[in-house]
Formats: sequence, C-alpha cells, structure tokens
Amino acid sequence: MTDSELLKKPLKVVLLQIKAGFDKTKNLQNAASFLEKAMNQYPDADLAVLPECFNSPYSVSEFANYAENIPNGESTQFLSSLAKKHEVMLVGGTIPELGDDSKIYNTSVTFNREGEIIGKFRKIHLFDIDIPGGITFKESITLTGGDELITLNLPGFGSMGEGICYDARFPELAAISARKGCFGMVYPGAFNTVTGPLHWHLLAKARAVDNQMFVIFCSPSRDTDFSYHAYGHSLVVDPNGKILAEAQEGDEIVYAELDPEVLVRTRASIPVTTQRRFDVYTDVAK
Ligand SMILES: NC(=O)CCC(=O)C(=O)O
Repeated sequence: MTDSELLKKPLKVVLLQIKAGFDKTKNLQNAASFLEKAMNQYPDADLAVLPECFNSPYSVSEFANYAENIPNGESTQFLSSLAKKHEVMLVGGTIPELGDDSKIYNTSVTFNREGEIIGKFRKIHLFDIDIPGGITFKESITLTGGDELITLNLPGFGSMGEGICYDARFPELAAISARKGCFGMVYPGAFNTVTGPLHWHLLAKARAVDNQMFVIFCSPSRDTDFSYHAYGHSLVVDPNGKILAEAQEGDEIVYAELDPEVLVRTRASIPVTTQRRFDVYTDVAK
C-alpha cells in the first residue's frame, strides 16, 4: 500500500470532552446531547470520539457497579443508536465491560454510520502506578487487561489503530498499527493532573512522530468534585507532531480535519518509514 492510499480522503473528527458522574443515565444523556451539539456545529463530521469511562466514574471501586455486557448492554445499544441517528462513525470512549468470563475489562466499542459494531478493544496495559506525593492508582484491583490488538476499518477512509489511555505509553501498539497500514491511532484516555502535565502532549506527539501518523487523544473534562481529576486537553496531532486542535480542561468539543496530503508530505520529506532496519532489530520482539 502506498502512503497516498493510507487515508483516502480528509477525515473530519470531533472529540467530545465531557464529564461522567455517578448517574449512568445522565452520563449517557450527556454524551447524546454533546454529540447532538457537535453534529449541529460540524454537520460534515465523519468520526466522533468519546473519552475513557464516559458512562461511569473513573474509580477502581466503581467499575463493577457499572459493568455491562457488550454488545447487549444499555451503553452499547445507546451508542449504536446515536451513531445511526447522526450517521457518524463513533469511537464510543470506554465503558466497564462484564465479560463472559465474569471478569471486568475497560473496553472501547466503535460503530459505523449504520450503528453496527466495527471494533471492540479491551485496554491492554492496566494503569497501575504509584507516584509518592503524586498519585496512586491500581486498575488491576478490579480490572483485567485485554490481550488483542485491533484495527478499525473506517469505510471510505482507511484504517486506524486503537489504544486506551495508559496504552499510549507503550509505543508498540502504534508501531504495529502503522506497520499494518493504519493512518492514525485513537486513544480514549483519562490522564490526571499529575501525569498529564508531564507526559500527555509528549506521548501524543511521540506516537505521531515515531510512526508518521495522526494521533487522537480524547479525555474527560476535569471535575474537581471527584477524587480523580482528569487532565482534559483532548487533542489531535498530525504526522509531523503538530497539534491541530486542543481543548482546555472543561467540557468542550474539539474539531480537526485529518488531511492525507500532510501524511504523504511528511513521509516523503523525512522517509523513516522506508528506512527502518528490520534486519538489525531481530531480537526486539522479546
Ligand atoms: N486512565 C489511565 O490509563 C491513566 C493513564 C495515565 O494517567 C498515565 O499517566 O499514563
């Protein structure tokens, strides 16, 4: 596949930076009303993206209370109806998923314009960190990590890879997706006010520049009434590492257009994608 075939035409994206509280019904309604607003503002949008845990509080002790079956649960059905209603492709942020094995996963479901599921991705790397004087969080207390990479085939455009939040720290996901011919990566995420200022922009730009692809990070907005303070700053980065659009901390709609020409130009002028020395990297997969 040539670079000009990776992204077949400009992709218009809207990121919905919204909050989630304890009331699931309200969270779903909030997502619906923000999508409505975004589609009124940008009627040509092709792809909408929600943040990590948009239907539940981002809290280890709450995941089980909100966990649902996919695809039969309320949130998946609701998202499907929204995608269909607005005829927009939708990366449905993430929701706590109750798996058939009774384990709980942090899972993202993506829909086509007809509301059909075109991808389901379970967060692979769980957010288990302990920064003394900063933040301690241990998703693995209640969540299980997924073990499958996916490629989202966006009809008429091309393919994107996906990761969820902490997954962005592991460059392998984006690198593998790029090798498979993806033009970009999408990461519903919820960094916080400790690690966000340190690494959010850096990671988005790094994944973009490493692989000369577009990168989308979609965060919840910040709510200081909750114990976990999301960083916000949802953004879209181009293959050159340039931020195309970025939110602040509050509720916000971010709009950007992913231009295939930028991808082609970047790869032609700095041709790292054709200069890789796989013959030298032989033991790297370990
Ligand atoms: N929800 C998450 O995975 C948070 C990741 C994060 O904040 C980080 O620093 O990494």
